[in-house]
Amino acid sequence: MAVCPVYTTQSLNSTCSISTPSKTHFSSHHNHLVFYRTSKRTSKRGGSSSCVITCSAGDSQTVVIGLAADSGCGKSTFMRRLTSVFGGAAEPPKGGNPDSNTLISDMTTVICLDDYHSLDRTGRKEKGVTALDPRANDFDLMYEQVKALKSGIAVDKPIYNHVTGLLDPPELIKPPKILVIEGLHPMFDERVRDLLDFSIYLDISNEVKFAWKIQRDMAERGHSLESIKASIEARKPDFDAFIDPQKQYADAVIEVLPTQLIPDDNEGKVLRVRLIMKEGVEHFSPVYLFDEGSTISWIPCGRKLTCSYPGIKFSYGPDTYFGHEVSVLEMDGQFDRLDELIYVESHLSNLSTKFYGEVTQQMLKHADFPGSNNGTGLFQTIVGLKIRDLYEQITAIKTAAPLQATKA
Ligand SMILES: Nc1ncnc2c1ncn2[C@@H]1O[C@H](COP(=O)(O)OP(=O)(O)OP(=O)(O)O)[C@@H](O)[C@H]1O
Ligand SMILES: O=C(CO)[C@H](O)[C@H](O)COP(=O)(O)O
Repeated sequence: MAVCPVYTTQSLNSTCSISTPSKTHFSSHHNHLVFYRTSKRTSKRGGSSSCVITCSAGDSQTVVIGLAADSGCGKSTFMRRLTSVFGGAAEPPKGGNPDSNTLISDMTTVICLDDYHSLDRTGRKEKGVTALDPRANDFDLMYEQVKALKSGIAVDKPIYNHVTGLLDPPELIKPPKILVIEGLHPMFDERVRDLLDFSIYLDISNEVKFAWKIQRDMAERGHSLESIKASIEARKPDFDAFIDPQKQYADAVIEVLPTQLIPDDNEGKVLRVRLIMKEGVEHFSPVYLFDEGSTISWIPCGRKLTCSYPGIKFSYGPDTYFGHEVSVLEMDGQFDRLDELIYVESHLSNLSTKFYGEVTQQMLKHADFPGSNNGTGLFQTIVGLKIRDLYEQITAIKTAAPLQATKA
């Protein structure tokens, strides 16, 4: 067994123990732990001893949320809706690396898992692997750092610089109330998966992904149609092998498909969106339409909801998904007038809103975000409210536990 470097842990507001060898080791550094990789690139910084550490920081209450999706599938948009539910805007760490991928608000810290790429752009090219390939990512470090943050311990997280394609010096991440880990692989590694209090997968069908990519990469980034097609094709085998299978583990999946309201639609503008919610998840009770557990089909268009062609259709009912019992809420079509969304909201139950009309208010507040007129925006907002509710339930339990212990 490697000899573990014994650094003082007195300055830490936590209890740490060191055990068997692994790929990382640590030192206490002011009031946070520094995890060093033992790869050639960084071993000079801290020797090559390797240890597993177990720490607890007493009363920490970091709730960890995982959001998985392929690149360009709406993760950033979802994150903006989620942080807005908690109030306050999310911003990159002040005074830090301008190319940081991290977003911090009062309640939430969103870290991008691209920061755990172990191979930079040149390294991937040399080895002939994509960023989706697990061999291009450091899951040991991801696990150690998410675990530390969940235990209330700050970490020095690496930064993958999307501008240069290089790995930049690390940035300090302090444990937030809610930590969101978003990216390609939040549910890939079993150890990381087990740290998640709630997980979401954005499942964008190939047709829709293509339409969104064209819109962004052609219009905003000047890429050619051919290069966009080639990039999607090149990623597909690894996407199918390593990213897509994660949806079986998700507590909620937002599936985005072409509409069924327009026969043979190939424009990809009108969307059919399904919110697949796992039953039996702690602190999460699925939303329902009219009557929980029934199978419902509802066309709300008429006197109370303005709809132009091709209209709007909602469906709701129980189903199974990868062998799990789920409830599925579906919306096909798009809203003409967002202020009329209140009519739909009033027919949905278990929304975890704090007041009547909160979903509509959130949607109106971000009417300019992509997907605000369809099920993507609606369901992202609903999932955001459910995460707030989950966070409140978890923290209420943790706060109550020491009180009960004192009483006993
Ligand atoms: N709900 C939506 N409806 C329509 N278009 C959308 C929607 N969500 C995202 N898009 C389109 O996809 C693009 C990418 O969205 P976003 O930046 O949120 O994705 P991302 O997963 O964070 O991407 P990346 O990982 O590449 O940074 C947006 O510019 C927009 O054109
Ligand atoms: O899938 C991705 C992130 O979601 C990127 O392709 C990956 O991070 C590599 O980034 P870059 O293209 O900037 O080198």
